[in-house]
Amino acid sequence: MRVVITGGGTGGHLKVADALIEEYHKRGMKPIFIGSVNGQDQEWFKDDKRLYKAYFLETRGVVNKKGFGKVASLFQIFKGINICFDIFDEFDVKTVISVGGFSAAPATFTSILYFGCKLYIHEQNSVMGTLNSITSKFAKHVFSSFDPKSVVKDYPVSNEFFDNARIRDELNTVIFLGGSQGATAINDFALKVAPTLNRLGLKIIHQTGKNDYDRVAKEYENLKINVDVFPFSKDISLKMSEADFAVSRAGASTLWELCANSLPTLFVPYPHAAKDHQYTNAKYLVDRDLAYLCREENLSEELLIEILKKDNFSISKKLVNSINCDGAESIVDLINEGK
Ligand SMILES: CC(=O)N[C@H]1[C@@H](OP(=O)(O)OP(=O)(O)OC[C@H]2O[C@@H](n3ccc(=O)[nH]c3=O)[C@H](O)[C@@H]2O)O[C@H](CO)[C@@H](O)[C@@H]1O
Repeated sequence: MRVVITGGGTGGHLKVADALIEEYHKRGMKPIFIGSVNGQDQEWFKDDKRLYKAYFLETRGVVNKKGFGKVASLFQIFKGINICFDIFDEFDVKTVISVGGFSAAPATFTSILYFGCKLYIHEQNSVMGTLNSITSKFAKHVFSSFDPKSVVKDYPVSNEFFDNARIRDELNTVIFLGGSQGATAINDFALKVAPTLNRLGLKIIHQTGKNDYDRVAKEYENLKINVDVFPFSKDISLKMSEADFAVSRAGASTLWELCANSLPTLFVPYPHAAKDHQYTNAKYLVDRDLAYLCREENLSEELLIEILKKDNFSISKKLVNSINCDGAESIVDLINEGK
């Protein structure tokens, strides 16, 4: 009997899948991963030894497509469901955990149609994604850190973010984070404020995303500012822990990792996220005095400097209690007990 973990597309979904795979690995269990050939799924899990098997199906997003594109994407989901039925038969799959995103569609629908199979969903964001809104009625549990009714509220954040956490009592380093794909608006803002931060003696760490790396690195060279600039890092928890303040997109995994790390943050939500969920993700923390929030069109150097002068020590201390480190463990406990 095998557990299937499905979903992906971008780092936010995949990081949750990774935390759950790691939890099963600790228990000596090897789940099956079902993702997509599109998006970042293969980069994350293609040769992962913690998995019994990994399948990458021809799935793509449906929601942002029109006309023929939509029909073609739906057709691929139907083909994927057929493949999943065979996988479920072969490995006696009774449990599916969906972390959402377009990659999750075939295995999630199969879990609903397949006799005796239980579906669990982890919804990362404060507003439910389209696939999860359709399938959540069939789920035994929907785990969400933003929903007070969720049976597990702690986001499944990797232990390294807790291990490298520290209370920030002085300001030496600012980190700019754009989420798994990077964010041009944050890159441009970092370049704009870099001369001032440099003059104030502050060190800069900057994750640009793959596509914008060359441009940003060259701009820093032109500015003659020595910055730790990189496209993507597997050791992002170490980079976070070096910093005393973050300016970041408000993707859910990054947001809870920053909380786990006790790092005070100014969130700049991605304005085109579905149903503006990055704004509401960050607002959840702002309403609890745990973070700052600014729309990208209102960002200014004055605002950042004003925020850097605030009592961020208190925020860092309060963040310690914003999340516990056993999110993945609690989810897997509950699933293993069949609850
Ligand atoms: C544009 C968009 O719609 N983005 C969505 C996507 O964001 P995105 O994929 O950017 O997701 P998140 O910011 O939630 O997570 C990014 C993950 O990549 C990791 N990382 C990032 C940079 C790096 O150098 N190294 C590294 O390991 C982070 O630690 C984090 O775990 O999924 C999230 C979770 O559903 C959503 O909340 C976001 O709104």
